[in-house]
Amino acid sequence: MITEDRQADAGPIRKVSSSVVRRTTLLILFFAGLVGIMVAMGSTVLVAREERQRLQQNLVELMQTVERTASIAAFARDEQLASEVAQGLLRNRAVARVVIREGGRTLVEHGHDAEQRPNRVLPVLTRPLMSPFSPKEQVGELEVWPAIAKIEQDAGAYSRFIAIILALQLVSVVASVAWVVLNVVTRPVKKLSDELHHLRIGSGELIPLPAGHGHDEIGRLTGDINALIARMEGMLGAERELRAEREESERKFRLIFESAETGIFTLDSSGQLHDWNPWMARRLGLAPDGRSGPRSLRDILGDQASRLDALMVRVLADQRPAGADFALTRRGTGTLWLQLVLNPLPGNLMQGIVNDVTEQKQAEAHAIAMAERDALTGLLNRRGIEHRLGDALRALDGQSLALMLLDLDGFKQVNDTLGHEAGDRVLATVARQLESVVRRTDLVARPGGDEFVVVLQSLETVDTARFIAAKIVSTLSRPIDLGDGQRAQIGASIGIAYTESRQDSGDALMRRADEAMYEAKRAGKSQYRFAS
Ligand SMILES: Nc1nc2c(ncn2[C@@H]2O[C@H](COP(=O)(O)OP(=O)(O)OP(=O)(O)O)[C@@H](O)[C@H]2O)c(=O)[nH]1
Repeated sequence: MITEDRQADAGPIRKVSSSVVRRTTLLILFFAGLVGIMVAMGSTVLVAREERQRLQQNLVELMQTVERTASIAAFARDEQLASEVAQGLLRNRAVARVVIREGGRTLVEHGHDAEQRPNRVLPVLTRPLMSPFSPKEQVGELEVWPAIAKIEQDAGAYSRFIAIILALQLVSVVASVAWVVLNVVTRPVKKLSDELHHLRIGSGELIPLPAGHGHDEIGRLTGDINALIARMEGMLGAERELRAEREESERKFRLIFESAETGIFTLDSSGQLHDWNPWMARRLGLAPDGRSGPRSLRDILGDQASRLDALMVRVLADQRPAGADFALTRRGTGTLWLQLVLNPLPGNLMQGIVNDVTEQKQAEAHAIAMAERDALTGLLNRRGIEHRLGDALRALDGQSLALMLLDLDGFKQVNDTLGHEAGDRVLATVARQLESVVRRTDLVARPGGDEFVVVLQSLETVDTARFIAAKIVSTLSRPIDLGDGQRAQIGASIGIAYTESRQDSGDALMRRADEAMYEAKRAGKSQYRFAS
């Protein structure tokens, strides 16, 4: 991938690199050429002017050498001598015309017509001719016309020569500078750039130090780049390790999430599930992929949704975990008890854990039920009957209730003659007989010893209580077959407390029934009495 990217980029980068070399060369040549042309032009003008001045100075010096002879010729009005002086001057190619005057008259005038008239740059040179005997007396004038074309030609040739020398010098300097810049700076930088471009990060490669640049800026740049690469590789390695660790820990958490025997989910403040694990999907009938089916935990909890709302509000307000138990009634599988714990997350979300606590709840219910049952007969015990009697009284609604307190007659004798075990069997038989006489909705209990309690609920008239009591007395007065030829003869004395008021307390009813039961005992046993 990295290699492909590099290849894709290689073209433009190579172009840029080569253009750096080319551009450097072209720029050096351009500026050097510009400076060269300016220097050449300037030097041409300067050299030409210098050359002109030099030739002019030569003429002045030449005139000085013939001045004395010309003075004598002017003083003596010697045309022959003046002519020789003029001819002598004209031998110099820089002289175009010579005029020697004596007083106001031209003594001699030699020369050729100048191609160019003297001008301000190259004017006609004149020199006064003084008397050989009286230096203060002027006797004539020497006039020399410069050969302008010749002087200009010489000056031009010389300045061109100088310009060519300068140009050659400049070309060699420019070539040297270009060579130095290319080989000392541009090429090593381009090489560095190419190496960097082709470097495979993560392979442990470093950029080789360009030869001869161990101690200069390019060497330092290479070292710094290598240090950067090493640091980057270190960071990449650390990042790779971190990613591997994160992937491993994610894998572990995913495994826990997938296989946990606990529901794990994420919930928002409106009760919508965002994600859930397979356990949740199985227990709550959610789609495993999370894309279809119900997604609202409120809908799943049905009429307990308001309790979920309260729990969510508490968790989000306190920003602390909190939990509650919820009972789901399911068709066919009974009640499913779920213990839900919500933890606050950022963004008004909550992370939830849910456990199936149905077995615990059933065990608790069983333990509570057992605490209210008599172990020998399976009937309600004292605690059980007190509890249920209270419920039955509170549920009274225009109907009546009869509480019968039974005490067996002659039971001690059974124990004494047939043994305690036989006595237990008699108690269990009495329990079944009592249950068979009353309705399923009525209550039968054994508060202790040979005492039993029967609560008849939803009675239409007191006659029903009277009828049942008579039936119990009659049933329990029949001998009980204990097997092995053994028979137990007992009876039952019953006290009945009858009420239509839900204001009556269970204790009061028990006391009244107890008194009535003792009355029955006193009256001869095996009979019932209504409490007054
Ligand atoms: N086998 C057995 N005997 C019990 C149990 N609880 C109490 N008893 C006995 O039941 C007897 C009850 O005494 P009583 O009510 O005086 O005996 P009773 O012969 O029925 O006397 P009356 O009520 O006057 O007819 C005692 O002997 C207790 O020891 C029990 O769980 N099992």
